[in-house]
Amino acid sequence: MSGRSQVSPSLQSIKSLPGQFKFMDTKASDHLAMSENLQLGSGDAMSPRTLGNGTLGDRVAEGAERSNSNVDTANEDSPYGRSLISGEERPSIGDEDSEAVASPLPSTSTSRSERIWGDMTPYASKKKLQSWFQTPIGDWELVKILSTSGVETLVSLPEGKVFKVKEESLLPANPDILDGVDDLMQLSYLNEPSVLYNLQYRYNQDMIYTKAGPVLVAINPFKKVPLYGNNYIEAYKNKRMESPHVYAITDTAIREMRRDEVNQSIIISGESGAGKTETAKIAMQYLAALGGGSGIEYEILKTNPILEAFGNAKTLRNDNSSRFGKLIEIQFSETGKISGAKIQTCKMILFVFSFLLPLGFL
Ligand SMILES: Nc1ncnc2c1ncn2[C@@H]1O[C@H](COP(=O)(O)OP(=O)(O)OP(=O)(O)O)[C@@H](O)[C@H]1O
Repeated sequence: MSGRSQVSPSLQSIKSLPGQFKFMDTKASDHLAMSENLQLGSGDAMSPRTLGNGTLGDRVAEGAERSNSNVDTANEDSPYGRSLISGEERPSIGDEDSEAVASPLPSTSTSRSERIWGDMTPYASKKKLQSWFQTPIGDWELVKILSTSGVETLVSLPEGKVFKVKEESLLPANPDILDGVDDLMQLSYLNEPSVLYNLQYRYNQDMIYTKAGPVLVAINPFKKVPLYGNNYIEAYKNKRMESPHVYAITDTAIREMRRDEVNQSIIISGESGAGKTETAKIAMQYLAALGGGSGIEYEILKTNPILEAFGNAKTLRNDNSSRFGKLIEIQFSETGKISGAKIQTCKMILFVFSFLLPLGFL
């Protein structure tokens, strides 16, 4: 894997998008759209780091701040519920003299989660490891620890800016060797910026799927990615490929159904525009390739445009938004082939696949 410098480590904190937020046209804003969807860093993901955010970051931060009070109260104990420090509360780092050491930053409110994570920071400071620092506008920056004295730590940005921060406002970063690991469980430090960085690092190489233990995290690429089709289906079927993929999840479900003779379910969830419908179709394609033969699989696939014609609508977030959830039950015969399906729609925005065994299997 290449060095960390290739990827901008300026990351946007996780917050839900403002309700009125609209995805732009997918052609011109592929990268932006991706950032919007997972609230990763603003601007071109490969561009040099910037502390002054682009318009997207401002819009996201603005929207996030509007709903900040609720989120922060609700997530007081969640490591992801840390309140952003407003520009007024802290001097902007960009305004500081790069030569002189800036005056100490005011202390951030120390929530329980910060104290928990803070336990790891003294070790990172002592060893002068690279760490993540959250800027006043909520972006995460990778900083190098120069020295530490008690609660205050002197850190530098790659472009040379040096400033003092409270030790508790730093989070440990993972060593470069862990850049782009395909399972988040492999990260030594599983904090917010480390997860976002890893997902962004992989996204930049069109690796939109990452595992988080048994869960598959998918980032909507909003563009064609070369990850689908017969060659990939064959590769996953024959276990020649093992990188995280919807095909791999579907393959495991179908194999375990046959091996253990137990019904299986795949739950696909995410916010509007996250890519649930597309992911469900990709899973169905794999199922059709693996359990096909009777011809019913094509009938099942053909239900998608019909259901979408009746149940989809253009919304602020998604031009083709499903206004219903789906429960797709696919029945298999004793020979392991698809023998039928039942599709139920409901108001819940969630997709559930159930692979049902024939009665003879139970
Ligand atoms: N794997 C993918 N590859 C390329 N583009 C994708 C992929 N997944 C999603 N998209 C793009 O994102 C758009 C929105 O995806 P999708 O309709 O699946 O979202 P959703 O989560 O089902 O949204 P809603 O809940 O509003 O129905 C798609 O129209 C497509 O342009």
